[in-house]
Amino acid sequence: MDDDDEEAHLKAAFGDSSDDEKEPVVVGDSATAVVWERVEKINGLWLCRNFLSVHHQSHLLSAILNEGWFVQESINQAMRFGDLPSWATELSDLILESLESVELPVLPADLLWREPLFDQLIVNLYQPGEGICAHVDLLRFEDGIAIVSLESPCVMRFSPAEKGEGEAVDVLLSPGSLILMSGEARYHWKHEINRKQIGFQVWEGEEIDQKRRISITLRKLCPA
Ligand SMILES: O=C(O)CCC(=O)C(=O)O
Ligand SMILES: [Fe+2]
Repeated sequence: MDDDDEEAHLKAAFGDSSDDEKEPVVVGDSATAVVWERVEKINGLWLCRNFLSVHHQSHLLSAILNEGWFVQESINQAMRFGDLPSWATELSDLILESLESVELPVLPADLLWREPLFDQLIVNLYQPGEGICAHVDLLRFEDGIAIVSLESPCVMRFSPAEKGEGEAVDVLLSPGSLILMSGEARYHWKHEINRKQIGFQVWEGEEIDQKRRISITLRKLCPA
């Protein structure tokens, strides 16, 4: 865990007491606590900035690169259905464990009880300047989608799926973070990453220094 994470925990644990449900909440014991935050303005969108320790991030990164999916430069996406690689199953188990240990509605209970929680994996590799167009994930996937970020941070922009329904909301996806989308966030908001357009990857007034980014998306296919 890095210093920023440590600070976030301390703030969450010892900061002003408040009944406001948007306050970060510490989960588990202080050595391993992860902090879940509800993203304001978007129902069903939750962010855990410190989901993976630095050590776990590098372990995952090596496991992904060892798969050999990205040896050719032209390939920047890998998809797996059904039996997932062991590192992805472990990641899914870790997500479930975290959600079961937190008294927050990060995912609706009926999604938590499904078996398995996820059975589809996409790993996306983005070089600097590459991103993903605004979209709602295909309806052949169930509700409840997880995205873990590795390497370079990026800004993911959420905008209402129906035009004129409200303003866009930017979320910083830092390395080691996890977002979970369900309900409105999954069905009524589009998400996109635009790393080409100048001014899009700006966070707290500063342009993000773009490097390679790898993301892991976990979903569950709808029954046939
Ligand atoms: O790479 C990401 O962070 C997002 C990926 C995504 O939205 C998708 O594959 O549907
Ligand atoms: Fe998506």
